[in-house]
Amino acid sequence: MLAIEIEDLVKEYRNGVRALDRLSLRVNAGEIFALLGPNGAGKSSLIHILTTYSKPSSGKVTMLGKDLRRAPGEIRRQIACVAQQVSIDSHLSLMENLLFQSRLYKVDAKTAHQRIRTLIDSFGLSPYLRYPTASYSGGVKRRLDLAMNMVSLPRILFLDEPTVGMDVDSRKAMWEMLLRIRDDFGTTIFLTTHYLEEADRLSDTICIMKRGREVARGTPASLRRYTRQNLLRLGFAGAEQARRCQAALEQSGLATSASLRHDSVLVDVADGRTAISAVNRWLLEQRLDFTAIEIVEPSLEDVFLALTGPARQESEA
Ligand SMILES: Nc1ncnc2c1ncn2[C@@H]1O[C@H](COP(=O)(O)OP(=O)(O)OP(=O)(O)O)[C@@H](O)[C@H]1O
Repeated sequence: MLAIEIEDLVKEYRNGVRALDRLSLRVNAGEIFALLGPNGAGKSSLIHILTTYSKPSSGKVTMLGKDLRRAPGEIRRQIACVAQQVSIDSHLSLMENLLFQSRLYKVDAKTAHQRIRTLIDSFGLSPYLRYPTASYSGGVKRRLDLAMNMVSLPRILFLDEPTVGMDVDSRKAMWEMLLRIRDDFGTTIFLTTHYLEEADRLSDTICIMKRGREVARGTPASLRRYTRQNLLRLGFAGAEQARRCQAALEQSGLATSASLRHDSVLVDVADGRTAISAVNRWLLEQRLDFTAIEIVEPSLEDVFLALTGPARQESEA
């Protein structure tokens, strides 16, 4: 089942900037969907439309089976949006903040108390119950803010840069919370991020955007396969064997270049998949005693740069 379906979406601002350029996307129910893109790609413009904060210039958005233009109110009641700015009232306690939120969303008192208990337990917030919210660290405030957004049990949760500026521990705690929200509550999570590691660790689907358009979409693993794999690593028992291999490889014409890394040689080839068997054969012929031969998998960062970086922009121009 689809949680969000976007067809030919255009957002053109009054100044003539086309932030979304006939974008089409599908987000499955119950998945974590991460939107990646360089500054100005159109991520915030898209989130603003999906959270009913702004209207598209044209195109169609269906959320939870409803047309966004026709039923914005109904959709709004079933979604929540965690902004970068936390919405905690520091004059109220942790419990009061959660109860206040439940009244705002008209959750009946009995259900609210049960739900709040579950959220406090799930998100490890009970140690903080006894302390004033004003004393909380930035990370704990963000966790409480996220719990507050879950009080209404939204079917889709939007997060704009959920861990920006957080330290490593708080970021990991936030990731665990998001995974738990997906797994325990079945909520669809739609987030934007600049952190590739975050998208890699968390998402079921990643969409890379540039200039208002999708440039690639898929699972983190499938995106890694997107760039051609053209680097081989040859492992040796010691640095001396590796050095001998590097020198011989450079003479062989098999590789564009070969560089030494301790007891390994990194070999630049035209296409890793076809070169691996040729290099393997050559190593055996040369009687070079290697311990490993593998295609080096590109990181998500390599893929992101390959798809959105300056070299790509020049070639597009
Ligand atoms: N209210 C606005 N009026 C005019 N232009 C806008 C407005 N909001 C955004 N833009 C422009 O639309 C384009 C997309 O901006 P948007 O903020 O959606 O991108 P983004 O991917 O969220 O970028 P960032 O990562 O920097 O937040 C940019 O060129 C931006 O300058």
